Amino acid sequence: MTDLAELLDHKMPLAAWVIDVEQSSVPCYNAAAERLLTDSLSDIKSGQRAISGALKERLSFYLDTHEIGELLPFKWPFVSKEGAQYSVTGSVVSLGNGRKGLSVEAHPLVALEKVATPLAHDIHVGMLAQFKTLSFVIFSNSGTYISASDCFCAEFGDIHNVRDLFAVSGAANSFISRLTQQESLSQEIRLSTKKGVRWHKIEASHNKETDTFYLLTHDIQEERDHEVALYRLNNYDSLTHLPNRNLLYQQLESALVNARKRHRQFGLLYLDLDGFKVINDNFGHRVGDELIQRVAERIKGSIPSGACLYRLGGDEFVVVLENTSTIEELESIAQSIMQNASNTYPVAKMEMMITASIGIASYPQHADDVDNLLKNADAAMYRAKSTGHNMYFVYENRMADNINAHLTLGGGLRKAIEEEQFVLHYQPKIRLPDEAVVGAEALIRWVHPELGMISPDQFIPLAEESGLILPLGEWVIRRACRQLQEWREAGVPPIKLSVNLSSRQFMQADLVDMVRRALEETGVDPKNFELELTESMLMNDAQQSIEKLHSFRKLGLTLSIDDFGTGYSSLAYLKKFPIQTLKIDRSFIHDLGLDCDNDAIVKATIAMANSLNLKVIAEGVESRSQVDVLNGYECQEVQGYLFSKPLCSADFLTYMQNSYDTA
Ligand SMILES: Nc1nc2c(ncn2[C@@H]2O[C@@H]3COP(=O)(O)O[C@H]4[C@@H](O)[C@H](n5cnc6c(=O)[nH]c(N)nc65)O[C@@H]4COP(=O)(O)O[C@H]3[C@H]2O)c(=O)[nH]1
Repeated sequence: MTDLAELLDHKMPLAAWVIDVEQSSVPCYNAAAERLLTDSLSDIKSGQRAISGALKERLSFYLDTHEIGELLPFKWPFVSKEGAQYSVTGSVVSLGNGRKGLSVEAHPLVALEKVATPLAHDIHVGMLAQFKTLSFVIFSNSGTYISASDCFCAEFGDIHNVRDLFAVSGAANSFISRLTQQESLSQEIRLSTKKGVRWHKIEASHNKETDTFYLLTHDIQEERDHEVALYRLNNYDSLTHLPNRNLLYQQLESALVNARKRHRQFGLLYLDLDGFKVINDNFGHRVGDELIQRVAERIKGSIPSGACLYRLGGDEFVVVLENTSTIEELESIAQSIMQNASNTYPVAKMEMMITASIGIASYPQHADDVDNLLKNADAAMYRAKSTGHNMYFVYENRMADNINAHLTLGGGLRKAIEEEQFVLHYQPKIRLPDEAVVGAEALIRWVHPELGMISPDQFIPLAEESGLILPLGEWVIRRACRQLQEWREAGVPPIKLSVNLSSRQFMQADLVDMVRRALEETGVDPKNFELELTESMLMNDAQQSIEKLHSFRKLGLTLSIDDFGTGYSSLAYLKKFPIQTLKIDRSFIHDLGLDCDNDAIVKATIAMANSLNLKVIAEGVESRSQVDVLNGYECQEVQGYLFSKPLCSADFLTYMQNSYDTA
């Protein structure tokens, strides 16, 4: 058997055979073809492979109309007995003595199949050259070109030395030296073709007698491109092009192995953007997507070069820091991310702002496996989010309990809204100096079937994040209006009832209409209804806020700024907003009268608010001495445990009735 025959036999990936149409025989075929031919293309007749009469008739037509060397103008599909798919090509060849035959090749459609069984037929170089789509080259032991198939020349051009084939010269040398030591070699490698550098599968064999090399090449660039595309699809986020959760797990697993082996630490930051859902809901997904891209770039620019940023989906990101050893380093990176991320983003012709909440966990202090590290960093992030956004927290054990509670509450919140598991409690507002009850604040509570009464601090942030605050907020407004109606029907003198709005609710497009409908349906006089907003809500988009506040004012209700002193605290700026009341945050009231800075702040705030014609109410009043100080500063109203905790509807009615009796 010649080396070429052996090469064709063992290494040629294609099934190839020649048909002598006139004789109805298949005089030449390789092992791969033999397996296919057994199925259907031909039968053994008198020890010879033969084609059927019908096939002979069809092929004769093509032989008559095509010249030697011409490829048939079509390919035909072929499925083997095992279900392997092939695309079959044919070209007209000379069988000598002026006779024409067909050279046929079956190209596997899925993957290159290794030929297993050896072939007993001799195949000659001249015959091999007939296979029009077979790319092969023969070269000497020094690498000098000897001969090649047409297909090879068409693909690679003039090659004088086999080394010219290889895209990387080092790869050529190592390939040749390996081939001289081994008899045959199979490798996937990049070759320089006329179309540029492309991935190929090469099969080579070394004839030790003649010291020549045979090389079959098969272009697998398309398969490689598909593999790469598939890899990117599975492992990268298409919006930000950042690696995704799959790669995160892979890196964390390998970081863990390295850290264990070298007794090192590594850390991760779990980031979640604050209020991103609000932006998505209000400005649409296109704006949301653009913002996510800008934020991802910003975060990437804020982390050290060895760190890696992943997008988990939505507005969640993770940074893995393998070369960071201390918690302090992790904290300083979290700080720099927060600082950079919170600068404005020019998105869709707007200046957008967004902040991030970050949780930090480190191996081995906080967990010694990937799942728990991620879970604990997430718990710390949740803590940052529920504490007040734009913060970072380092994981502590007790956070795990909180996150469990968070998940349980989250799952139940939707159901709770459907089943109306909520009640409003009412905390009286007291006028100074006569201490008459002039109003109340409605405060929501969740009466959980298993956990009992849950305070709003525990579920309002969750409702905000999930968007459930919209139906919940509407329920509060409607319930508060109905309550005012019930008190009126019970003969209680009119008081002003206020409800809290959340920032997401404030951005709700039809909020003004919803409030108007609730007031109309219950017949509540708008002047007895008040909305409590926070400064940060108004500052998010000042112009839009001003318009919305004016719409509320047109309805006739009053507007109050809650938690005053904890946000921007710019009275001059607040003048732009049509508000009537300022509520001083209870953190300023707590140590009032104890001769601290807060006294001066509260006094100045009340004086300035009075000069701007704004009513001032102090919340969190717990002692008589605080009332005395506030009275001295001419504060108009107070609210706090000194007078009453928030009460259920029935208790509030009794409280009111008692207050009239004692007046
Ligand atoms: N230490 C102390 N605390 C006092 C005193 N007087 C009143 N408080 C508490 O201070 C909170 C006042 O409400 P807030 O600042 O608007 O803060 C509220 C408000 O931001 C939010 N919230 C409550 N109900 C609603 C609601 O219906 N919608 C929205 N969006 N948020 C609500 O939850 C927060 C917490 O509400 P609560 O737990 O009911 O807590 C209430 C009240 O119980 C006092 O003398 N000392």
